[in-house]
Amino acid sequence: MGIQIAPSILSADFANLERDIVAVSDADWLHVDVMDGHFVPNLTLGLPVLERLAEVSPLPVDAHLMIEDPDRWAPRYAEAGATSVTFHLEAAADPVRIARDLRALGARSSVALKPGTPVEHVMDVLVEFDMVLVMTVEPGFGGQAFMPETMPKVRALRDAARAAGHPLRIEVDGGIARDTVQAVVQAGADMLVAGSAIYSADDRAAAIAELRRVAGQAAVG
Ligand SMILES: O=C(CO)[C@H](O)[C@H](O)COP(=O)(O)O
Repeated sequence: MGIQIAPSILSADFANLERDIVAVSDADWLHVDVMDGHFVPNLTLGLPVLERLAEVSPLPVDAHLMIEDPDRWAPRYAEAGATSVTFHLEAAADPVRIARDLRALGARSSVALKPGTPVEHVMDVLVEFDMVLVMTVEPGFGGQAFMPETMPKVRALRDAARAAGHPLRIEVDGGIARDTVQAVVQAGADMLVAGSAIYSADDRAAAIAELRRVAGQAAVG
């Protein structure tokens, strides 16, 4: 499994979302941050917007749900067109049930952990998930500083997935840029979400290519 890049549209121009989605079509996934103003202190978009974004996006959509009650809402995002649905463990009543519901709908199941949430909570049920997102900032806002203290969680997940022979994707999100890619890739991450590092660049395709280049070097180095 190669390293994949997922631009986060949190840093895009919300008045020009289609334009800014097409501008990152060299990437692998489109990362869509859904925030409800309760689970996190910020509010972005919901089901009707995600449905249209999935229709116009040339890339598959990973919906990152920073919302309460994912037991109820996560399957709805799969039905709305998200190829992958990432919900937060901290908000879920029955994470395994959610994962099974998502897979039954043909979506990829993915669970996210805030920086302070121990990875042990998902170790026994790792095979239920196609991906684990290790948040490398507190969820809620783009442009925050990367938290290197989250890297042991990435390493532990990669070791556990290898030991189980499970082709788990490990995603990192928050402060991912040219200067942090090496640390996350060497720890075992293979899905890199980047918002400001891509959208603050004049040439988004070049920014994506540069992240790929640095990630590729870190993977072999
Ligand atoms: O989930 C998120 C915030 O909760 C964003 O995806 C993340 O912060 C990306 O922004 P940046 O790359 O600018 O740090």
